[in-house]
Amino acid sequence: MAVREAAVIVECANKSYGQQNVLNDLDLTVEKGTIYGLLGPSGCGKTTLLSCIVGRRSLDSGNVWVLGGKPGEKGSGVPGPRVGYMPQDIALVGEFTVRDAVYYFGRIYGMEHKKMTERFEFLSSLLDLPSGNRLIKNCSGGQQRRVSLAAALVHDPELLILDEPTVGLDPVLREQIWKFLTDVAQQGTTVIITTHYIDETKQAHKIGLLRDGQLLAEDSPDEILRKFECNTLEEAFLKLALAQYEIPQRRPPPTVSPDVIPESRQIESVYESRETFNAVNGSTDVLTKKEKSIRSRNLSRSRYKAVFIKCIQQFCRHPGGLIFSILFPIIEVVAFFLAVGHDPRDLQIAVVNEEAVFSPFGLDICRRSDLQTTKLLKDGTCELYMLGCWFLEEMENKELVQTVYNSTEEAKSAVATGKLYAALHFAQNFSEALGLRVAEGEVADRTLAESNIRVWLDMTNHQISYFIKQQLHKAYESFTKRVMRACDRPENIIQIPVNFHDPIYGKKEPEMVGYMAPGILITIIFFLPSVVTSTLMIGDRLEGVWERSAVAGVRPREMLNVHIALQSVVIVVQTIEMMVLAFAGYGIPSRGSNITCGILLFLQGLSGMCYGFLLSVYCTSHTMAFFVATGSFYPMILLCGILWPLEGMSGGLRYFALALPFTIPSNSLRDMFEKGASITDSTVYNGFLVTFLWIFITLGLILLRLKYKKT
Ligand SMILES: Nc1ncnc2c1ncn2[C@@H]1O[C@H](COP(=O)(O)OP(=O)(O)OP(=O)(O)O)[C@@H](O)[C@H]1O
Repeated sequence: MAVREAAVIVECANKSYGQQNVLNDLDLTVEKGTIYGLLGPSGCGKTTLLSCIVGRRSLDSGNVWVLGGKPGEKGSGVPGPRVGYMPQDIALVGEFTVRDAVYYFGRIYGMEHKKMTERFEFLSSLLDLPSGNRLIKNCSGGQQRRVSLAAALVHDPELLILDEPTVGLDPVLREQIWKFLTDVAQQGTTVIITTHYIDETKQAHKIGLLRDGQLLAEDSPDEILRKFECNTLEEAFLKLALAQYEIPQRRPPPTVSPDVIPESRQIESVYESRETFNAVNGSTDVLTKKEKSIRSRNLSRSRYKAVFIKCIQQFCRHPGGLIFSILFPIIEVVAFFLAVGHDPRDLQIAVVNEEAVFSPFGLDICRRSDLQTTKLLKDGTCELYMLGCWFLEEMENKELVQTVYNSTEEAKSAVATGKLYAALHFAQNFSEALGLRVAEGEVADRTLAESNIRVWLDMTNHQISYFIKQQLHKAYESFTKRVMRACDRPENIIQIPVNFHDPIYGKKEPEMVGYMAPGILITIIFFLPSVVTSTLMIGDRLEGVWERSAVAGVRPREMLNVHIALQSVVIVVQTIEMMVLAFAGYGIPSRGSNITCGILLFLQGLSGMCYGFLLSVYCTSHTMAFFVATGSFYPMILLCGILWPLEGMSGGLRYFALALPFTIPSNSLRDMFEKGASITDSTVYNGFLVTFLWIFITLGLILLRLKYKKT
């Protein structure tokens, strides 16, 4: 018997998922230039076997040889252009048009545009494809399946692996596809096809009946029918299934020759050997080392081009993604500057002014223009009257608005019921007692008590109550200065003896917004790319696009590089948008170099993108990525120091907070904004170092994962 070449040999293959044994000492041989129909019930391991053949999964034990090499080995061409793979899922980008989907794979295989167009026209008419401009997501299930098949056929590969290509197609089209497969097999292409329509495999040269991870039979359809004395393959399959455990298991020793079918499994071939189609499709065996290297470089360039065009198409045809990437930074920065960090305004305070109530004009006395609150006497003393009115004036200048109450009980009850934030009380003798207290120093307890302004606060609202306290202190300061001036005394005499000079950095009256802005800008630029990246990548993976591209030969590194390049452009746009808004729109100071600030923001965006990539390779679903993202972003924001200073955290936690991606960089950016610090200052270069460290660590973890886990 003649020794014939084999396209695929699987030997003693074992594969389990946890406790589940999916392939069980499986042997399979596919001759070059034949159609092999792989049959079996759902879940019997067909897809698993195919993914081991195309090099996307590895066996636990056993051997696979494909087109003379081991899948995944350097130079084997598998995964790569020698194989055309149609997975069970559609595995095409929804934003592709029908033409884009086919061209994407054509580009990956390095096909010229003219050749791709010819093939597309041919496959369009063969498979009755929808219009080339229709988006995949708008095609019906059957149409998507046909486009998916066209994408596997575009480069006329040596080996076609088709996982249920005819599901959901009408009988005429199924017949047409089988006729096409028979034709290409005649020209030398090897086809492995799985199907649930057992009957259609009559047209295959050989069929393998797979059940419980074992091949129950592997022969030509006619031979199977003859051996089992059945009229239909379905009948034969049933007989075999029933007899499965009664047939003694065949176990030949492992072969070491990948190109030759073991003698025991040779069958007569009815076809001539395969003709090569062109340089892309042919084997690389005849090429010199230099030619191989040039070819490999050209192919890599085509793959970059294909992935680049795919990402652009995906991005441009995804309005949500565009809005998220370009408009969200603007919306978030504007929302922050409009809403956060500004002083509260028009805070209502309950005021009980007994001094005014018992005056001849009642509460109206404070509004009288002829009210004389101070009177400088000849002996140099100063008479004080209705000073509460002055205090209230100063208080209103500080955004605290008085609401008049008649008694302290009523005022306190208004605070207790949440109507107002604070209650304030002036005693009937307030001015007189204050005068005595200032003039004599030592006064009776009663006088001392009457000279006090009594305040009751609702301290549950931390920001508001501290703001009111601060404003009352300021009102007191300006009130006493005014009184002292009116009494011809030095205005600072009754101030607290602490003098605040002009600050070394920052404004005398800084707003919280200036402190928070650097941290907020960094969190936004970190957060957006990480969400976009993880969503796109997980989407690609779940839809099978990543997997399918990998079988076509695209390396994870190539996907990563293209994504980094494209996201970098988006991050540059986001950085510019945010800086223009912060500096020009909202007057955030920029005392340091704008370029250094921009570079730090850009690098933070890159770090966020790498973080998103990390989520996408370690999380198996959008939901899991969402949980991890939310679970990690909150601590990062809470601990980065923009909400509460690190000095308020315990020692261990503080060190942990410092190691987070935007704690130190936020300080660096603030120092550049407010103090004009430069890259030579440790506060700034530390921010850059932390950012680089995060980028390298996340990239390392990504590459590690991609290296050791293919799917
Ligand atoms: N990644 C995985 N992790 C765990 N179990 C898996 C995994 N992939 C497949 N399996 C299990 O392995 C078995 C074989 O799956 P496989 O997809 O290979 O079957 P199949 O023959 O292709 O089925 P179908 O005809 O329904 O597509 C199934 O029971 C499936 O649940």
